[in-house]
Amino acid sequence: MAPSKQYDEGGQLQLMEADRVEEEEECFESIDKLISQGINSGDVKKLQDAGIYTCNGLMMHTKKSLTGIKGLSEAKVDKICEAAEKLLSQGFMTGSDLLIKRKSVVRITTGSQALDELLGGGIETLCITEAFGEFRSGKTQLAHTLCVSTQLPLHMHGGNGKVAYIDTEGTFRPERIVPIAERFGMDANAVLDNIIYARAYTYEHQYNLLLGLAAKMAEEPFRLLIVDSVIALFRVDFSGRGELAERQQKLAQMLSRLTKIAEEFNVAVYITNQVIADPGGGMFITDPKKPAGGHVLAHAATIRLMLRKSKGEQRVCKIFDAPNLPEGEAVFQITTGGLMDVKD
Ligand SMILES: Nc1ncnc2c1ncn2[C@@H]1O[C@H](COP(=O)(O)OP(=O)(O)OP(=O)(O)O)[C@@H](O)[C@H]1O
Repeated sequence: MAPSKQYDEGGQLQLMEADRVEEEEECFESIDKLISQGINSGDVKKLQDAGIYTCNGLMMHTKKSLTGIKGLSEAKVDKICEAAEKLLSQGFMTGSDLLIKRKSVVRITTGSQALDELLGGGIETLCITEAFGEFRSGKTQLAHTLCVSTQLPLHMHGGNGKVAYIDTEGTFRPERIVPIAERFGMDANAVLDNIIYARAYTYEHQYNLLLGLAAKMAEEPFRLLIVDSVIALFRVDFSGRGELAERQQKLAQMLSRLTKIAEEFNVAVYITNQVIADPGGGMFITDPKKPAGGHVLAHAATIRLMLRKSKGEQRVCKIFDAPNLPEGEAVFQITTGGLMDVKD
C-alpha cells in the first residue's frame, strides 16, 4: 500500500516532534567516521557488509570475529580498532559519568499508569525487558501497545522513535494497531509506517534479521525492538536433551546480540517468553510454572515480568527480577485501545 500523502510530507514522528528535536542526541558514532581516521572506504564497506554500522558496534566484536570478515587481515583489524578507540572513549568511567549516561535512558509508557509506576516509569531503553506468562496473559497485547506508545513524544511518556518487530509465532496484527493509535490521538497510517515488521521462521532467520537491523537503526531513530517470542523457534529447531547444550549456546548468542543492540542504539528491547511446567517446583507450589530458557535467559534479561490472568480482561504483572525495582504487582486491563488501568 502506498504511504499516505500526509505521511509523505512529514511522518508521525516529525509531525509530533518538530519542536522537540533538541532533546534527541545521537548515541553512537557512525562507522563512516573511521575514514577520517585513515581507514579506507573499502574496508569500512566490508564492515558494513558484515552488519557493523557504528564504531560502538565495532567495539562489541572480538578481534577474532573481525578477522573472520572476508578481506580483513589481522593488521587491518588492529588499525581499525585503534581508529575506533580514538573516536570513542571507552574503558573505565567515573560513577558520575555513568549517571550522566544513564540519563539518556528513555522510559516508554505501557498505556497503564499502574504498570508504568511498577516499572519506574515504563519499559526502559538500554536493556532487555522480558515478559513471560501463560497464553492469553497479555504479552503480545503489551507488545502492540508499545508499538504505538514508543512513537509518542517524550513529554507524553513515549520514545519519539520507530519500532522494529520480529514475530516468530505469526501473532502480530496490524489491525490491532489502528484502535491503539486512535486512543493516543495518533494517525494510524503514520504509526503503521513507523513499524518495521519481519516474520521469522527459524532461529537462524531470527538471528540474521537482527544482524540486518543494525543498518536500519544506524540510519533512523529507533527506540524499540520487539521479539515475540524470543524462544519459540529454539524450542522447535532443537529437540531433546541431546541438543539442549547447542540450543542454549545459540540462544546466548542471540540474547547477546539483543543486549548489544539495546546499548548501541539506546533502544528498549522487549521480548516475550513462554512458561514451562516445573516439576521441581514442589507439591506446595500452586502453579508450578517457570519461564523457559533457563539460566541463559535469566542472565540476559535485565527486567523480568511475570504476567498472569485475572478476572475478565484484567491481568496482573509481577516483577519477577529487576536490579533496581522493588518487588510488587500491578493490575491492568486489556482493551481495544491497548493496555489501560482498571477502572473501578
Ligand atoms: N481488541 C481487544 N479488546 C480487548 N481484549 C483483547 C483484544 N484483543 C485481545 N484481547 C485480549 O488479549 C488476550 C490475548 O493476549 P495476548 O495475545 O497478549 O496473549 P499472550 O500472552 O501473548 O499469549 P500467547 O502466549 O498465546 O501468545 C485475549 O485473550 C483477549 O482477552
